Amino acid sequence: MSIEVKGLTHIYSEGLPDESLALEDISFRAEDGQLVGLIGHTGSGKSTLVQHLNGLLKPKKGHIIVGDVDITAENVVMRDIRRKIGLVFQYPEYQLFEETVAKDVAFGPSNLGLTAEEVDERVREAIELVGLDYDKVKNLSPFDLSGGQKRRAAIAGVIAMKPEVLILDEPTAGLNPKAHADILSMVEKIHESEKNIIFLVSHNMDDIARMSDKVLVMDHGKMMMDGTPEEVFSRGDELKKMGLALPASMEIAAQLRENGFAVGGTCLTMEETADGIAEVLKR
Ligand SMILES: Nc1ncnc2c1ncn2[C@@H]1O[C@H](COP(=O)(O)OP(=O)(O)OP(=O)(O)O)[C@@H](O)[C@H]1O
Repeated sequence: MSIEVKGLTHIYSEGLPDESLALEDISFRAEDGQLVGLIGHTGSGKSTLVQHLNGLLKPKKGHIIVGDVDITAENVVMRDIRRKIGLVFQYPEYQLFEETVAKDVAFGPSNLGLTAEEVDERVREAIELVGLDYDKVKNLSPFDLSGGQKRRAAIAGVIAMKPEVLILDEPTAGLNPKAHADILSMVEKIHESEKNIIFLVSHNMDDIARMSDKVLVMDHGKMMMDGTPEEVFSRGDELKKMGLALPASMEIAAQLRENGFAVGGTCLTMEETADGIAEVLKR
């Protein structure tokens, strides 16, 4: 399955004094199995875009084609779309509300017309996929979990729907470095196991450079860049003008070049970065 966005435009509070053009003529395509990194300064339109992708917002203009269905068409059944496209909001743990973790994760799949056994199976699988111990957490209140665990439980509720497209809007926001790294390895595990399209919205350029097959860059509601991490991050001056940082590995590469080292590529691997630093220290 692929997603194609064509000429998407969104206006908040249209006709009111605080009217704002949040998306302007956005077009891009994401292919089956791609992990798509979405970056942009605060207020650039990332959250508005991902809310269109699962039909929560309706565009003023433009189309979103998911597989062979135009989800912006009048007659489309939004419930079917939301089954295919899972959106994990920022700070999803605030939406946990059932008395046990298992009941919370079961909430979505229970509405899919599955048998009770199928729902239980999905709940177990999803809880394990996000790295929680099913037997330990299933009967706990979500409020007895740690911050990182709560977030995993909330993500499990979306994974349990088995979406073909999974959108994660800043899944590591507010987490400590260990929980941040754990959530990202969980995302990689989900991608490997489910082979779905994943949209990862993040302010962390190192994570985006390392994990994405494709990177989309937004600025003031427009799509400014669409390419591989190497293509996007080689346009460092333009990114800096948009207020975006470069991945640390690239900054190190630039400094190595300035110091006369022949460092190839734009996104260095950890090994290349370490070799370069070792070379500088030897001088
Ligand atoms: N519900 C809303 N009503 C009116 N304007 C809104 C609403 N939500 C967002 N906006 C405006 O739309 C623009 C895009 O906001 P959006 O939240 O999509 O950006 P973002 O890139 O996700 O930002 P952040 O990185 O801070 O989450 C901003 O100018 C914002 O103020």
